[in-house]
Amino acid sequence: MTAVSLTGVSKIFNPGRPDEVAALSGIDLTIPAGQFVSLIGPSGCGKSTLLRLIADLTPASAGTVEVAGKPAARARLDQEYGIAFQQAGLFEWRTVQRNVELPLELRGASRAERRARATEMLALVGLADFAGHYPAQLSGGMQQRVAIARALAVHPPLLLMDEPFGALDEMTRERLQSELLAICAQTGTSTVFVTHSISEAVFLSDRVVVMSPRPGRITATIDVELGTRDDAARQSPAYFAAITAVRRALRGPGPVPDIVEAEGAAAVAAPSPRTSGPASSATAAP
Ligand SMILES: Nc1ncnc2c1ncn2[C@@H]1O[C@H](COP(=O)(O)OP(=O)(O)OP(=O)(O)O)[C@@H](O)[C@H]1O
Repeated sequence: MTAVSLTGVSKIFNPGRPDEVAALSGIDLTIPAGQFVSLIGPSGCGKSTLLRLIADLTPASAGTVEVAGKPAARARLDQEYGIAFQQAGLFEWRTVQRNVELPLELRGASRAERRARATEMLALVGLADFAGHYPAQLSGGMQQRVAIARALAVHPPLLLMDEPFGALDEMTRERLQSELLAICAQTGTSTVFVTHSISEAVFLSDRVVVMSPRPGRITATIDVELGTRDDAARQSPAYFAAITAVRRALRGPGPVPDIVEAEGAAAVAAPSPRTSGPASSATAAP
């Protein structure tokens, strides 16, 4: 089963106008069900645009976008995915519980079903005791967990996340990364995750997709094999080798993009560019 399939996808904003922007070009990407894939690339390379195309929030200029084997527009109507952005985007006047219930309301679920599902999701993200709180009473990390619970409330097979932990401190971010992996493993959810952080991409992903500066193209895909993704994995040679592989793929032949470098990664002996190490196998696009 394929979670996401993009074929020959391009995106041009404002075509034919003086402010025309070629954001994406020739994107081919297939994500099998259950995979965790990160998109990484320099600022403005089209990562968010790619996510929005998958979510059918903006149309492709060329090519096809399928989610769960359906055209993206059909998949959106069928709520085949949940989405979480950098800002949690919670409704301040709704309790945590009622924020999580929202997508179920939109789906016309009964009150009892909404309540049961929201309770289940809040337990999953460790916020069962905060169901009656309002967003302003929660920390940033807790708000982001509510957003994840809301995104998962309809049990979507796919989760789309755009820098969801970007505004959080490092400790909270690492904790939520581990929680997210546990949730995805428990629910079998496929994930497409946009990030600027090489270390975050490597820790979370089965596959890191590296993009070129605008118009964004896929220049390399790096398979990451870390085994159990726990604290020890963050110290493993495999982790650092994968970080090095991603960083080298990002640098490519051009100037170094503004990407968050992983702490300590620079100290690791680097394998030759875009080669397979014990932790990763990198495939450079033609
Ligand atoms: N609605 C829009 N109208 C016109 N241009 C747009 C629109 N949305 C995005 N763009 C342009 O498309 C390009 C890609 O933007 P996008 O936000 O996808 O990049 P990104 O890789 O997510 O950037 P960042 O890492 O800085 O968040 C940029 O040049 C941006 O200015």
